[in-house]
Amino acid sequence: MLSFGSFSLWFVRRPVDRFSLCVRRLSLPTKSDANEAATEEQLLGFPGGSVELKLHEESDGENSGLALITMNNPRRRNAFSGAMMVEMRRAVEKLEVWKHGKGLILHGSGNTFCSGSDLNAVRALSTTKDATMMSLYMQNTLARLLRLPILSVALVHGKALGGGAELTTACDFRLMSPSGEICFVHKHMGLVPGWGGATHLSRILGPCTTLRIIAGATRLGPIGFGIGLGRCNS
Ligand SMILES: CCCC(=O)SCCNC(=O)CCNC(=O)[C@H](O)C(C)(C)COP(=O)(O)OP(=O)(O)OC[C@H]1O[C@@H](n2cnc3c(N)ncnc32)[C@H](O)[C@@H]1OP(=O)(O)O
Repeated sequence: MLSFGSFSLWFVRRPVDRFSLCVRRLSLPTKSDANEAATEEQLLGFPGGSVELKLHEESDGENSGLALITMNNPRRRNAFSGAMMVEMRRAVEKLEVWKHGKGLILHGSGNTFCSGSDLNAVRALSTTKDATMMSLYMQNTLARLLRLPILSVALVHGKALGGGAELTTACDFRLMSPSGEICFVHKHMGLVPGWGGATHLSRILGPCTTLRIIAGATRLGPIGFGIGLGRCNS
């Protein structure tokens, strides 16, 4: 595991649009809230693993203001179960209102960042309606992760595949260990990125490089990282 100390310098508070967050939280329940609740109920039918959020409060010393999200499903290489999707949303919601937040590190337990969506859940949610609801739910979560008023880093230790690759694009920075690899493997399954990763990647690398990487399911290891997606730390 890479040390957190060297990251702490990066975390300077970003201007916060807390007003819009408050407006959203004060508004009355809408039809889309009801849809979200139904989606979560359905996703919770696919248990396994966990997403753990640890907050270092201001009095915690040198890591204060730093949050750590651990994707934890090592038996399945940190594949995202439905329950983990809901837990990730809860973690993002907590970070949206965390007053002392400065920075966030997203990482996976064991030797994998994240192997994407749990393929058992993907198979079970394969009707157009179910797949759309799962994709929209995760698009919303990843967009909100990216918009957090704190700086975020994806620590890519091991593979980040499919939805895992998409998750790395929802952070402000990507830092890769020598074993790291990011690959949008979706095309092998006849899919396009469903969690918003193509949009986020295009923002980072531009549309042409993004198309090349996604259409080619290109493996991006530390050596090929010079394209501007992130940095490698040995
Ligand atoms: C919009 C979202 C789109 C998506 O994310 S679709 C998912 C895309 N991801 C993939 O296709 C990754 C599939 N997995 C792999 O390629 C490999 O398992 C991987 C991550 C390179 C690891 O390889 P190894 O270290 O050799 O481990 P392994 O293959 O023996 O796997 C260990 C156990 O983990 C399981 N696993 C890995 N990735 C999974 C996944 N995404 N969903 C569900 N189960 C998954 C795998 O089946 C195996 O289970 P078991 O031990 O045989 O019971």
